Amino acid sequence: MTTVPEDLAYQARRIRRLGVPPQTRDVRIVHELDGILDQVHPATLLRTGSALWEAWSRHPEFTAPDVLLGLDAGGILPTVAVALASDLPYRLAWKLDLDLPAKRRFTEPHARRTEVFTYGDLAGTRVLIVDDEITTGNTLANLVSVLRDSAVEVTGIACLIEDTTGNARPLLESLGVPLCTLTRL
Ligand SMILES: O=P(O)(O)OC[C@H]1O[C@H](OP(=O)(O)OP(=O)(O)O)[C@H](O)[C@@H]1O
Repeated sequence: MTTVPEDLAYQARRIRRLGVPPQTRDVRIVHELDGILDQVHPATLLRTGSALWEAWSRHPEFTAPDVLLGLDAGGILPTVAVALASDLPYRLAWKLDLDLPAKRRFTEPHARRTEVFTYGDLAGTRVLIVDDEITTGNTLANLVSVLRDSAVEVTGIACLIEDTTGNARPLLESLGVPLCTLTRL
């Protein structure tokens, strides 16, 4: 049977093989990229949640969270899967500024990721952030900042895929936030 990280790595390699530059304006291809990750089987997703929770539990800087916080949209399913594995409650953080002109979305793919907000009051709780993929780390660094301003303790970030070309790890280390990922590209 394919192990969970191999399965994820396979999906990631398929995306890479498509070789779509970030500045592409071909909406059809971008939709194809989104579709590949949507095709992950539910059973794989559940095993992935278990693997990610196990990885975080074994992390040298592990702290038990009170609640999981998943980032929309790609982080929602992994968050539910980790919640099932850990028996922890979860909340979701939503990205704002999704209405940039189409041209900017393709030429500046990260431009809309500067603002996030969360539903519910998490003040005084220990939170583990869960997301599907991390590249530059800017999205989650902003989220960490918003949470800290609201007196939330961020215990760490658990993420399925880390694109190491984006240098997210040093950024998050500089903020003192442990990063736990299953697969690196
Ligand atoms: O590390 P960064 O460079 O900040 O990028 C990481 C973010 O990019 C993806 O979200 P995206 O908005 O592309 O897609 P999604 O809405 O489908 O999750 C991913 O889910 C992360 O939240």
